[in-house]
Amino acid sequence: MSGALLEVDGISVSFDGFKAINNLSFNIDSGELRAIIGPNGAGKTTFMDIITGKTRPDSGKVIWGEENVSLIKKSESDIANMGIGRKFQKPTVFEDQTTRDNLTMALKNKRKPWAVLFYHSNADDRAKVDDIADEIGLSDHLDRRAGDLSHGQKQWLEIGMLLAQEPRLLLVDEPAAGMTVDERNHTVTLLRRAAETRAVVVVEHDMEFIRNLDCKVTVLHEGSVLAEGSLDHVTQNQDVIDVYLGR
Ligand SMILES: Nc1ncnc2c1ncn2[C@@H]1O[C@H](COP(=O)(O)OP(=O)(O)OP(=O)(O)O)[C@@H](O)[C@H]1O
Repeated sequence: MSGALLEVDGISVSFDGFKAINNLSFNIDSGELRAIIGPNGAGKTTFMDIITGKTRPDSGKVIWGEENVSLIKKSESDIANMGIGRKFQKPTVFEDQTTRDNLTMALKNKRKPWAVLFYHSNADDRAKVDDIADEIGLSDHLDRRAGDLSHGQKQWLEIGMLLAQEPRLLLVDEPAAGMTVDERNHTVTLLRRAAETRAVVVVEHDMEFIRNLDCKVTVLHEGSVLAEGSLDHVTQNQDVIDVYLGR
């Protein structure tokens, strides 16, 4: 038995003979906020693809939850249903729907097509949508068309749509990209708040953003963990310095 929410143990995956992930091990606890950094091609995206079932590793284990369920043979939708949500870099909200409708449609248990088709929101769901809107800072934008929101607001809305699914682990890919400084600061607050009740893993290149997240950092390089610890700890590590300077 392990105390971790997610345990990745010795995974490897090759593409045409190139080892994108090389004997990688990684644990995350319930309610932990973690940043993953690493140079281009370090394997960050592939790592998330493996956790979410998009890519199958050639070897190694991915173990989930208190029941220690293996995720290796699970489909992407099974893994999502088991409580792992993923936010891709580009926001994919329903532009013609309002913020409220986007959040309402995303609520847990509304996923089956017929449930959405015959769905009439009840007071309970409306309260949930209000809570999420408050959490992501869009309470004043609930009746706006999602397509009219700023880039940052769309990103928050999509995070809100993932929160509506009540994940136990949220994977977030480069949230700061394309955001203004104010939007980035709000995103930091939002992710830190989200991590109070679930685990959140953030892949990001922006070091100022990572510093503000103020959490444990895992540095990936050539598909393995190069260093782990506070941002100050890893940025003082000589191996990390060499990799970032391209030595
Ligand atoms: N489907 C694939 N086929 C072939 N090679 C791939 C595939 N997916 C990833 N790779 C290679 O695996 C390596 C790791 O890629 P990955 O996208 O995981 O890195 P990353 O750390 O996310 O990089 P970035 O910061 O640039 O997004 C890269 O060299 C990439 O070219």
